[in-house]
Amino acid sequence: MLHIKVPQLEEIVEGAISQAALQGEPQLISVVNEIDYTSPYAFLDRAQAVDQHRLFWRSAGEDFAMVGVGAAHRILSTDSHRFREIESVWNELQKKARVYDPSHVKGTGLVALGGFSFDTNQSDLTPWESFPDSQMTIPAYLLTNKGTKSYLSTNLLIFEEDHKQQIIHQINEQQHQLLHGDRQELKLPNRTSSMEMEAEKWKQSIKQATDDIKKGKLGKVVLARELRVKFNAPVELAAVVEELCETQSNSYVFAFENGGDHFIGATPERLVRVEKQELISTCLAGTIPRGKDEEEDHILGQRLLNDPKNRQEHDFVVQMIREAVEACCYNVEIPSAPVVYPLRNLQHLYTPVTATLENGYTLLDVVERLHPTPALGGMPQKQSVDYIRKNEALNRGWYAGPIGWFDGHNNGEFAVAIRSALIQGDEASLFAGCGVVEDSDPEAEYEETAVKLKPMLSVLGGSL
Ligand SMILES: C=C(O[C@H]1C=CC=C(C(=O)O)[C@@H]1O)C(=O)O
Ligand SMILES: [Mg+2]
Repeated sequence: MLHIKVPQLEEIVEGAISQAALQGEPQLISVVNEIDYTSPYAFLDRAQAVDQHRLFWRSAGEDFAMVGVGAAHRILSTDSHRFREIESVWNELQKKARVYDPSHVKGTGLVALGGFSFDTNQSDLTPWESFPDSQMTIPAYLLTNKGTKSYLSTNLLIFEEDHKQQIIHQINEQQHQLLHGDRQELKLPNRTSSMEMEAEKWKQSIKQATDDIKKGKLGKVVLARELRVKFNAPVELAAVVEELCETQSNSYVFAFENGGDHFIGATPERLVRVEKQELISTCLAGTIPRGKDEEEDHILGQRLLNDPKNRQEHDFVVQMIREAVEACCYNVEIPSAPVVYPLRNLQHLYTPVTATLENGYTLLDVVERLHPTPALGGMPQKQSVDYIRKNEALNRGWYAGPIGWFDGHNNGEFAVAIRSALIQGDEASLFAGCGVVEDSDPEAEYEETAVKLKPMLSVLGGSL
């Protein structure tokens, strides 16, 4: 049951229409209600009948999920200072918005969800035409689940010429569809074919990168490859998202629907989380598969911890994140050595970073400073991004870019969009990259990327 009091909503809408007339500009309103526990997958599925712009986020290591539907407002930027531009539009919107949020739970009310491309400088957009350079959406409807509690935020832009009754009617209809609409049984897709994009050429590019690193051109570079697959029918978003959440518990699960395309994934790599002024970032780089049992798992984990090549990959990340965080935080704490972080198909080297953000800095300031870390770009940052632009065969689009959310109470979190796929109807492109350092072996890096493709492949028709 939705505990919304219709007269209250009527009053809010009526007030906003008068304000819009008085101030000569539309008014953004946000109303939050606690509702009965609602499955995020059911909500995501039912949302298809309401709007073709759906957003999904499930945190790693925390019982927290959000599902956004439609757009009360979209903040876009193609500027080279895109993070700052988005922040300033967000601040303006917030100042003027009227928020009715008795819950004050993080991720409720006015919340922006979305992402940024890896590189603003990509000239060819294919196949990312539906995903702008930077896009943060304030959804029209937002389900926020924290533990066993659910909240529904309704956000809308009210114009002077709007009719109160029409708006109330539309909200009631759409909320009913989202919370109680009919559903069909969800089906995972059946894959009919898969094609590796230029595997041999990719291995040669890894060899070339190790030569360039030995010549001192750069210290590390992350190079990615693509796998294209086809299905016998269009992919059902909610089915894939539910399966990813169930199979990848240590990862952030995300989905962004734009213009009929879906960018979806399960990434273990947090970029940065801020709650109030407390910051957490993550250094995650260096990879080995899982063992077939606990004993082999442990042996492989120890091998990873003691492997100089993987430690070097990892240390570049720690060094860069340390410098970036120290420049805008105090109380910076970073353990001196990594530990093993297990996922379903592989294990990573992991070093957590905690700190307190100096006053005056925001989550997006930190995202701007960190992106891309050497786990996605390389070292030095600029040279490695140039190197990727010149030498990688694919367009990264949102792959390896920052994706996440922020709310009006200085809470928010960004992860990096790896272990991901761009789904376009009955086709998809899957992406996986690896950190190349001096001692990288092309065959081993190829195998590593094959394991990194597994989480997405297994929900998109099963392992190869
Ligand atoms: C770039 C990816 O992984 C990065 C994150 C963790 C470990 C990595 C590695 O060991 O190479 C990569 O730097 C990817 O999965 O596409
Ligand atoms: Mg690696």
